[in-house]
Amino acid sequence: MAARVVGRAGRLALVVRSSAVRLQSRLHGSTGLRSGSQANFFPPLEDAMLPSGSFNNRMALITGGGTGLGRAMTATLSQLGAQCIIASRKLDVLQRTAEEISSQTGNKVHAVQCDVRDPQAVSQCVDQIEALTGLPDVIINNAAGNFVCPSERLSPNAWKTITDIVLNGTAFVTLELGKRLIQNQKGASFLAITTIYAESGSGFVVPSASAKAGVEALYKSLAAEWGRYGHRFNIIQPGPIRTKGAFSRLDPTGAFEKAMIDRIPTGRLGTPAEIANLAAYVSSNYASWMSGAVIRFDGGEYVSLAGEFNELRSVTPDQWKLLEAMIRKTKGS
Ligand SMILES: CCCCC/C=C\C=C\C(=O)SCCNC(=O)CCNC(=O)[C@H](O)C(C)(C)COP(=O)(O)OP(=O)(O)OC[C@H]1O[C@@H](n2cnc3c(N)ncnc32)[C@H](O)[C@@H]1OP(=O)(O)O
Ligand SMILES: NC(=O)C1=CN([C@@H]2O[C@H](COP(=O)(O)OP(=O)(O)OC[C@H]3O[C@@H](n4cnc5c(N)ncnc54)[C@H](OP(=O)(O)O)[C@@H]3O)[C@@H](O)[C@H]2O)C=CC1
Repeated sequence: MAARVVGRAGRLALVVRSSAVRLQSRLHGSTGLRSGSQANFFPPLEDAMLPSGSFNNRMALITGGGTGLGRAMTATLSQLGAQCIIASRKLDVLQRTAEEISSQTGNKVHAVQCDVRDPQAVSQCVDQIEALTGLPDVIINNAAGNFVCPSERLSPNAWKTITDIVLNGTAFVTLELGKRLIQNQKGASFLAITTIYAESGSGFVVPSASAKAGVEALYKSLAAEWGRYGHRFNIIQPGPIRTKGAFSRLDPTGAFEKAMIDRIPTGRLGTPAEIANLAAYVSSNYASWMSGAVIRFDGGEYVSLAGEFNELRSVTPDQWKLLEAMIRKTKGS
């Protein structure tokens, strides 16, 4: 953008471009950086943020809680006193996570197998949950599937697989639990984990973008409709946070990571513990007035991608003097 703005003055454009490259390498040391130097201003605080015992006597269901961000949310809720149930397809992974977390926190974590694409499996999973802990007070719809793929290469089954996990899976879990909670006159907090491109759309992850947008519509709609039953519905849109599940399918070579960090104003990726603290707050009684909220949690990536002139960040003060002089010299249109 800097070079385009001064495109009319070819010589100046060259100066701007080469100074920008020098500035980048001064800031980052090399082109192979893992985080921007400004990341020092934004260190991740990873201890549980809420007072200990905030989730005592509360039951929390976390779908996809065996790995990645779901695992981190489970660990934080369990540390804060919740009895957790984690549900997904791979029972061995769930059981390992459940044992590890409960041995650290002293609070029981239950593992329940469930493919959220199958409404019957979801209903049986909720039967199991009712038998184990009773209906949950906190529901976190976190399970997802995704991969990067040009849309012209997608088969109908590829489309169906992602939209079934993300949109239908979230709807099946939410509706099954919602109906039973309503019948039992029990309130609950529902949280859905979407993504920043649910809002903007994104090429190369079109089934995921479409399904996550649907999840946001579902949660905003139910926030309006089911408040009368004591239910809150909120959404967190994470930016990039390194997990094996996401990065192996969205950045398999690792080549994309530097570009992501470069455009994130806080100069680093998020961490699982940071989003776990936010999810715990949103799901807690400290947030009992929060419903229908869409919380973007991305280090500033979304606005950085959106702003027409944001690449002018690389223009130096000396270059600004030249640019300003050119602009001031202009008379009329
Ligand atoms: C670095 C970026 C950071 C920012 C991230 C932002 C947003 C992130 C959002 C996320 O959701 S990350 C979470 C990612 N985690 C997962 O995806 C975990 C679960 N995933 C899976 O289990 C699998 O990857 C899958 C494919 C989603 C589901 O597995 P399964 O049910 O076993 O499906 P199949 O293997 O049978 O495949 C179904 C269908 O899809 C086609 N397909 C699979 N992979 C690809 C691919 N890479 N490209 C194109 N098509 C693919 C497959 O061929 C099948 O279609 P057919 O027509 O052949 O039957
Ligand atoms: N990490 C990131 O940068 C970002 C992640 N997100 C979102 O965060 C959430 C967690 O992702 P992340 O932790 O990174 O990735 P993971 O791959 O670790 O988590 C996805 C989880 O979903 C479960 N899952 C997948 N398919 C099904 C299914 N059919 N039924 C039940 N469970 C299923 C998986 O378990 P199993 O295989 O056992 O079924 C897995 O535990 C997702 O909603 C994702 O879209 C959003 C933006 C950025």
